Amino acid sequence: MRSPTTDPAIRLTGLVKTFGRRLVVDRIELEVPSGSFFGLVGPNGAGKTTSLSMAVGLLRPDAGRAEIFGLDVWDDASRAKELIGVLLDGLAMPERLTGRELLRFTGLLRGMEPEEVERRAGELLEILELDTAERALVMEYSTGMRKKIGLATALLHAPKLLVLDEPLEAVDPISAATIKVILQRFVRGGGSVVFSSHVMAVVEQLCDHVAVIASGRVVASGPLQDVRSGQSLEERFVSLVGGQIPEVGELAWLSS
Ligand SMILES: Nc1ncnc2c1ncn2[C@@H]1O[C@H](COP(=O)(O)OP(=O)(O)OP(=O)(O)O)[C@@H](O)[C@H]1O
Repeated sequence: MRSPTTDPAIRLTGLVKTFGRRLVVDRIELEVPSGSFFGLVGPNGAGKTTSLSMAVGLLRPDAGRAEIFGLDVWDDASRAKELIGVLLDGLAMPERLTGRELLRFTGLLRGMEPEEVERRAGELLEILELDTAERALVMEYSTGMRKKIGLATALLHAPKLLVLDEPLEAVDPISAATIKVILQRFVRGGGSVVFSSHVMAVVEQLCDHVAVIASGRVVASGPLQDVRSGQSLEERFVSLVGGQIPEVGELAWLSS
């Protein structure tokens, strides 16, 4: 029996994904240590969501292997999935359920006791300030509310690993502060968190490890201080990834 504390939370080995002729993930190697708060950063379209989708067994890679605490996400799918809570961009939700019904549905699918589902659902809805909206249908939720109910479904079964795509995007500052506290508490309690973000300050504030992905490859990965190597994460990101800042004179037509 494997222990969730000895193997890395995630190990990706030689992962490849193409869409049509487009190589989107190019032999990614990544190790997320158990117990870490891990930030994944990279430009738009770098392959973060695609990599995370393969890491949690939602998207089959063309080549390579994804393991969660040493369990292959395809060969040992049900045991691996018990350990993970997932919030990924673009995942469909049952739109015609209310927030509370969605949590009930998720908990029962996970095989949880109905009373425990109700107890945890009530607590999550309250702490994420969704209690007044719990009777509204998910299709009526705002973008930020969808993030929060998605996070609640990811947390409900008390996983060992949370994999979250931009969990703070579109969330109001008070809810963002609550989510940060929940995630920090989760890591202090022995859990592992991997999240993608475009906000370098948030990654620097929360994470102890970070990986930079560009054009489907990991260009830097490790403890935050090592990756930053004396610079701010933003400076390091720009130097690793490149990019073009408009020069004086370009887009001159925008100024009257
Ligand atoms: N199902 C799909 N079919 C075709 N192309 C796809 C599909 N999913 C993603 N892509 C393409 O793969 C590339 C990587 O997308 P991905 O969503 O993984 O990037 P990302 O790093 O998460 O970007 P962002 O930061 O903008 O969310 C993009 O060019 C995207 O258009």
